[in-house]
Amino acid sequence: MVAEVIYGDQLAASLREEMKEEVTKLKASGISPKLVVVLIGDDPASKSYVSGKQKAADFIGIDSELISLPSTTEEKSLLELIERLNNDQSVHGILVQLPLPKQINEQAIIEAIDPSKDVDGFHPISIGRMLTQQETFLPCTPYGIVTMLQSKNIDIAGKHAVIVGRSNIVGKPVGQLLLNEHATVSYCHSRTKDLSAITKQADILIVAVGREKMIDASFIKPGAVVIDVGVNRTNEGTLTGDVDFESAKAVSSYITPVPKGVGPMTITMLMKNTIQAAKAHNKKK
Ligand SMILES: Nc1nc(=O)c2c([nH]1)NC[C@@H]1CN(c3ccc(C(=O)N[C@@H](CCC(=O)O)C(=O)O)cc3)C=[N+]21
Repeated sequence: MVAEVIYGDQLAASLREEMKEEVTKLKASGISPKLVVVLIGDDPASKSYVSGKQKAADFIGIDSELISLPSTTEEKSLLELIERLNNDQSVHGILVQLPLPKQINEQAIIEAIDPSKDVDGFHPISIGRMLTQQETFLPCTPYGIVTMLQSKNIDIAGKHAVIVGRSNIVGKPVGQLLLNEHATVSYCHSRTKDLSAITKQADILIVAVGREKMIDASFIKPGAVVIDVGVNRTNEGTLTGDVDFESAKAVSSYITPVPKGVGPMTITMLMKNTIQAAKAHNKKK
């Protein structure tokens, strides 16, 4: 079997077209969605993701403001900035680019963001709402992954989804979202014994570890769906995933590439959440 490639960039482009139309209508009714992105320091990878977000926002017609602060910024001043943005009625979404420099407690920052503006879906209230299936902002990467599966009409209910990786921003929540879609979910991580014995049981295999080519055909059941969330920068400066694409493609039924896979969908779902935030904000008034 040779897999069909799920191109996240193509799906992202069509969703962005739809969102552009929606934002045009919202603006005509007096709602102008606005996202503020806070970037601390000058890590080149973070800068590149942030510019991707700005580009998507510009295309859709979402106002996006970038606040860049030096890497020496203290936690207190960042908390003050968040407080100001929480109170600014023109701002619908707030995203603080992670990771943060070591003098700043990441969890304290995430918890300072008003849950009604938490378009990353990282606040404990957002996570709790997701867990209990209440309306909330879904974390962008997991949301993008589920949207990619649905775009290909891939059944999730009753399927065995195996997640490799247990980060708070990808591994854990993507398992939860798939559980909400009635998958049977297993989590694997660095302490897992006999990893390939478990990944080989996966109907849907999600890999979010951050280790280049750690998964090849020998970890995959023939016909499985393989979603690669890895974002690894090679020595040559190119971007590569956690999955050995050519090897895995030869045995799977669907596979996502890196780049042009999950990454562009993450950004797209951030835009979707920002529009959702703007609509909810206006209902409240
Ligand atoms: N608060 C916060 N929210 C995030 O959502 C967040 C974050 N911090 N910190 C970093 C990670 C990483 N991330 C990516 C988004 C898009 C691509 C993406 O679009 N990648 C392109 C290629 C881009 C390139 O070549 O640099 C692709 O895969 O085709 C990748 C990675 C969001 N993150």
